[in-house]
Amino acid sequence: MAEVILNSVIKSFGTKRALDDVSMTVPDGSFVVLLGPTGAGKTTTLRLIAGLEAADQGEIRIGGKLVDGMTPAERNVAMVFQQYSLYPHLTVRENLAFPLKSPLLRTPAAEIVSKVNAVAEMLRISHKLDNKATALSGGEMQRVSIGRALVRNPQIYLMDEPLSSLDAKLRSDLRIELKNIQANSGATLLYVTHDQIEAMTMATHIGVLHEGRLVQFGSPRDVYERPVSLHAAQRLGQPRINVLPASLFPAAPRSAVSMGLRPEHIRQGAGEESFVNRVERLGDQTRLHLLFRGHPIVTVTDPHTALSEGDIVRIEPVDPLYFDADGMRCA
Ligand SMILES: Nc1ncnc2c1ncn2[C@@H]1O[C@H](COP(=O)(O)OP(=O)(O)OP(=O)(O)O)[C@@H](O)[C@H]1O
Repeated sequence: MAEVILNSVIKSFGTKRALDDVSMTVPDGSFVVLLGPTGAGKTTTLRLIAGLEAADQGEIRIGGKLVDGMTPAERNVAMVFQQYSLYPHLTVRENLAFPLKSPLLRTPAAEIVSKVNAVAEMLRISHKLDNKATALSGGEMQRVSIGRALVRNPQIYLMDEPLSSLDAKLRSDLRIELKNIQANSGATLLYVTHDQIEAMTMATHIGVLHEGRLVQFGSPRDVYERPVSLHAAQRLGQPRINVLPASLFPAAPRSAVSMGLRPEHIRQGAGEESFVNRVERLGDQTRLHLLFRGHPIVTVTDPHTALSEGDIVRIEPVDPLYFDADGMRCA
């Protein structure tokens, strides 16, 4: 497995700068999740590392080696796309075995059989091994795509929203499987998602991209608790962080223009009066949708709360985050 280093990487498409001076070290054996809104440059980052695009400027190193000019095969990376990419005329077994049959690898036949079986079992597609790829559901095809990356032993795995087409149950199972695979094999994994539960549960590090720039790189906890900007703060947390004028509650620092209050940073029962707009019972938690001086606020409360729509509840902020006029955190 290997470390990946991007050093001042720039990539434009026509006049559009997709990556703007990105430097990042993906440590050996880490699980790095890239977060960012659509168009932030996440997929471009993966494609540059894979060798499917060339950088305009800057360096990319995999395992210490400069990879400029190397083909995707020479880089020995396995990429899983959001959209499954299988050979339709081959069976599931043949699709899974395909990467191992590369003349470069010279994998013994018995090893191919055992690897294919092990991966099929893990992804729960053993019963479909003899089906043609076209005779599978979307979720099954995506599992085969993931399987094709897992049978190999690449230097790094690059995955672009690999679970987004799966149903919720399978997604949560595979989240755990992928995390286990990474933890047990010591694989280096770079993973793009819009799903913050995936980001929080799987990542050892999160990279936040915004308009082609890497604005923060740190542990999930770091990014959640100490976001560098309002933008980074909004990438994590469900319900989302409440963004309010800084002056709404007392004690804001001078430079602060807005305050960010995560749902758990609102203490109930003390402070200012707020109106309960809606009580949303989700089973394991109950969300309160409040209206405070004309501003909507979402917080979480006791699942069995007696509060109901139209009630008044007192709230006060605990450890709010403050941001300046440029959206950078100032306290
Ligand atoms: N082949 C291309 N030709 C032209 N523009 C491109 C190409 N690939 C990417 N771009 C542009 O580069 C920018 C970054 O795109 P990229 O796909 O990396 O974003 P992303 O963060 O992965 O977004 P999404 O979450 O929608 O996948 C976007 O403005 C996109 O339109």
